[in-house]
Amino acid sequence: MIATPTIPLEAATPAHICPFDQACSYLEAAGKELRLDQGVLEILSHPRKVVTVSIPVKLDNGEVRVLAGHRVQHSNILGPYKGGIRYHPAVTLREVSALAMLMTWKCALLGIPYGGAKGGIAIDPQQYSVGELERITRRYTSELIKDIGPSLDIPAPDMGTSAREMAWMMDTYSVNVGHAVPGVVTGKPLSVGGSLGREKATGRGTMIIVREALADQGRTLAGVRVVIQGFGNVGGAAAELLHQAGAKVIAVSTGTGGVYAADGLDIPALKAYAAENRHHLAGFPNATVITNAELLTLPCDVLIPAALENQITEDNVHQIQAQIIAEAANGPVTLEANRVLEAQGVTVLPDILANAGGVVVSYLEWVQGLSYLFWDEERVNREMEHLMVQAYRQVMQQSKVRQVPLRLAAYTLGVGRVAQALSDRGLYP
Ligand SMILES: NC(=O)C1=CN([C@@H]2O[C@H](COP(=O)(O)OP(=O)(O)OC[C@H]3O[C@@H](n4cnc5c(N)ncnc54)[C@H](O)[C@@H]3O)[C@@H](O)[C@H]2O)C=CC1
Ligand SMILES: O=C(O)CCC(=O)C(=O)O
Repeated sequence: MIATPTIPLEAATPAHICPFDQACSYLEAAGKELRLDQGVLEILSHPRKVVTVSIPVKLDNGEVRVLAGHRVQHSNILGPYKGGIRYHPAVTLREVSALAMLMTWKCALLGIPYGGAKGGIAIDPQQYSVGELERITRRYTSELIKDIGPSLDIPAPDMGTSAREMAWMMDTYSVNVGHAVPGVVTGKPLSVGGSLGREKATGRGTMIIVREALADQGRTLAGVRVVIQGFGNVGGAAAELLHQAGAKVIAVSTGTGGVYAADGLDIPALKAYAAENRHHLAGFPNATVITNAELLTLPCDVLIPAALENQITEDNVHQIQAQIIAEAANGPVTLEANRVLEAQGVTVLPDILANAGGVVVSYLEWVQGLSYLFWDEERVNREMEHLMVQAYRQVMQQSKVRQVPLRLAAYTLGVGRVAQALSDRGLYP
């Protein structure tokens, strides 16, 4: 049993669905399967560094508010810490710690030379003006100035942040150190050294993994019924690319609910509608309004949760009708629900594989920046696809050889590589 982690359990997080406890349970299962030394597991179950900073911000109405900003650096055994920055009201230190740990295994699984980190601020970005968000982001970056850097810790977008916030972070960091440092963040706008293909990379990666899983079942994307929860950076791109590839995207949702059409939604038109209606999908022509709870239990071939953690739980898992679940979000299926799905033979494509396209193109962006040589989008997509398909095949092979479900197969690969590096570096006797 792994020792109780040092991150305090916030009252708001019920222990049985605490993302950090769940992440530690998966680590423990991988350690058991790999027969890892207890000391190694003990090291890997603790984040290397946890930073919480106060972010004072003057709102447009003159009120001063002090926000808490977290950055958790889980591991830098394989390279610089890497992972997104989340702005969402449900952000907690334990959530960020779990997401940081997932980043470590994800980067190791994909074979990219990074460790894992994640950051977050518990705010609803919709409730702040652009000016307020800029002040919050700049102050957060200044407070982290000694903890981030292009060879130390490289943030990227996650829920509630985008290329815009990355440009502010890059600028604040650069002004503080006295020269332009594009490599301090990825997911930047093209104008400051971003990469073609990064914006849709996570959704594209999910589409590739779904395509490969279907191919293994002798099927193609054509006509496959897909349901997607979340219509933001990841869910929106996945919907668009799957629609383009001939899949029938029958339902999608945002935080305020979703829409359903049995014959498939016109995704480009829905994207335009969502942009015009502040992400409310209700009222989209020729579609039925559904709740997020209803969306998850629709009959479909592929379900893609692309929003928050803990969406498929012991409460709704028995109603899930999808044959394949591709975790575009991080941690959308709870530990208990995962057990049920595995027992029922549902193919669960785990987050550290299914949503890795984003960090892969972040890596390609970082490499292009460091070499001062930028590629066309076709090359970026090709390199990403190569790494995604390679990781997919390794996971399938590991699953077959070890006779374990896909999640445990992915974890054994990711955790095993980090443990090996830990030993080779002599960090553990
Ligand atoms: N942006 C990236 O490159 C990557 C993101 N991810 C993961 O993908 C997930 C989504 O991230 P993004 O698309 O970047 O965020 P986003 O902020 O661009 O979009 C989030 C979407 O989820 C919806 N949403 C929020 N709360 C919801 C709820 N309670 N029920 C249903 N929908 C809800 C929002 O309305 C929005 O459509 C997160 O779990 C994130 O960690 C994973 C890898 C990379
Ligand atoms: O692109 C990145 O560096 C990180 C993306 C991320 O936060 C994630 O994969 O969960």
